[in-house]
Amino acid sequence: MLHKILLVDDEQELLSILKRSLSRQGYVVHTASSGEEAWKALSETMYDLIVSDLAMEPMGGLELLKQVRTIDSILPFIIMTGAGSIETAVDAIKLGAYHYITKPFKTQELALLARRAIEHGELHRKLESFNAQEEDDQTGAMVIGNNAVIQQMMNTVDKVSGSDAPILIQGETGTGKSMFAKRIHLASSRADKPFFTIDCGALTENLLESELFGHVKGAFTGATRAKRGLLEEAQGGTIFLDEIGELSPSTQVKLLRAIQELEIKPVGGNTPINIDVRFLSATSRNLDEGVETGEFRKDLYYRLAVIPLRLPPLRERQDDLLLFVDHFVRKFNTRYNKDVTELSPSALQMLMDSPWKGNIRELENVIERAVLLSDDNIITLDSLCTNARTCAQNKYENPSQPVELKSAVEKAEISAIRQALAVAEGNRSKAAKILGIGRRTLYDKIDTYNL
Ligand SMILES: Nc1ncnc2c1ncn2[C@@H]1O[C@H](COP(=O)(O)OP(=O)(O)OP(=O)(O)O)[C@@H](O)[C@H]1O
Repeated sequence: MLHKILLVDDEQELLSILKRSLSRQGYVVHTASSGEEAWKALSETMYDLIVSDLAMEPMGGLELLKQVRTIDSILPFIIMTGAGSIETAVDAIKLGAYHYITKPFKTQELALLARRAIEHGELHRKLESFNAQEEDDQTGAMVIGNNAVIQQMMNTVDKVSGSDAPILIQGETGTGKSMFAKRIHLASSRADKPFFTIDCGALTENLLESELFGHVKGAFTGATRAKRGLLEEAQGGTIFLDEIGELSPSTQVKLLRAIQELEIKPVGGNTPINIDVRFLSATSRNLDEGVETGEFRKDLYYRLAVIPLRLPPLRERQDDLLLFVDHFVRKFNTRYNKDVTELSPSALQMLMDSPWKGNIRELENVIERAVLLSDDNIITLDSLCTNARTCAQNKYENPSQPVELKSAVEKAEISAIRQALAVAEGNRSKAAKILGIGRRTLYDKIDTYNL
């Protein structure tokens, strides 16, 4: 099968050169000279790869990537960037780009990257059906962790599992809000009924309302058939409203009515429909601020946040970091048929020191890449740093730099204890055995280091 590549750049000359070179490699290459043109092409053809320039007007590469991700979470995307825009390229990776390539580059470089990206995409697609199954298992295999805040949140969730109390989950992007929402649903009495997610930030106001409330035939141009809304489809189950902070004022009013009266009216219709759903919602924005500035209705906020939860960023749950690393290594070992069993000390240190601005999602991506790239079943600093993230490699590779002995020892002890606890799945007696110290000593150290 011939693979199809969509090349997007506003520099015609570069487009022709790249088209020629990639066509010679046996690809079917289409070109677009703007983000808009690319978006249109995507509605007509299924591509195996998009290679797009970053800086284009009015729709740039990042914008295009975001749009693409609303319709396809796998389609590999390579960003071409000028030397000055590395930061934005890093953002692109966080948004799900496969890689970036800095201009000027050799056409062979792009060809190599394109081949890898397409293989990567194909592998992901093959695993799609397996993933759909795994998605359910994933929540089962969710890392709960030992972190005190998380433990407390789990207690709260269990306490209200029998009620339909709406829960609002706040937290930075990638902290696991969607996963947590699914976990809440599975722990509730509605577990065997549908669970639907709707991303309030990804749809226009009209589309979102039609998705939520449904529409009658002829409600708007293109509404050739009546359609049931998700709130009706989810009867008996749970609806998860992701990025709730993005709701427009008018949709806020309609949603408030739906929650208060448990009744909806499809767009363009007059007949109310009774609904029986539990509302879970999440936001990565500071919703309190939105309420203060009047952007978000206070009454809706209180309706949604009967139980407010805040998922801590990964940097505030360092005690769970190794559990996540272990979990993702296993996950990607299975997915890619690898057998990674070790982390080099410098890789471990780097993982511990990283700020993880993209939280668990970023860590998952980093580990996925590292597992894929690992040789000899060990994750080295190298395999972590091939990622486009800023990786101050020297810091870890240069052990001769003077360090304060006491803090170095403490750091080493802390990471050894964390690793042992992770391996022992939180069982302290087992961890003490692994470390070769007494249980009492381990307890004392856990206390001293506040682990
Ligand atoms: N507790 C967890 N255990 C295992 N994996 C997790 C956990 N939390 C999150 N993940 C993984 O991290 C990734 C991001 O999680 P999720 O989509 O739930 O975050 P989010 O906070 O909803 O992100 P966003 O704000 O961008 O919507 C997912 O791929 C998920 O599999």
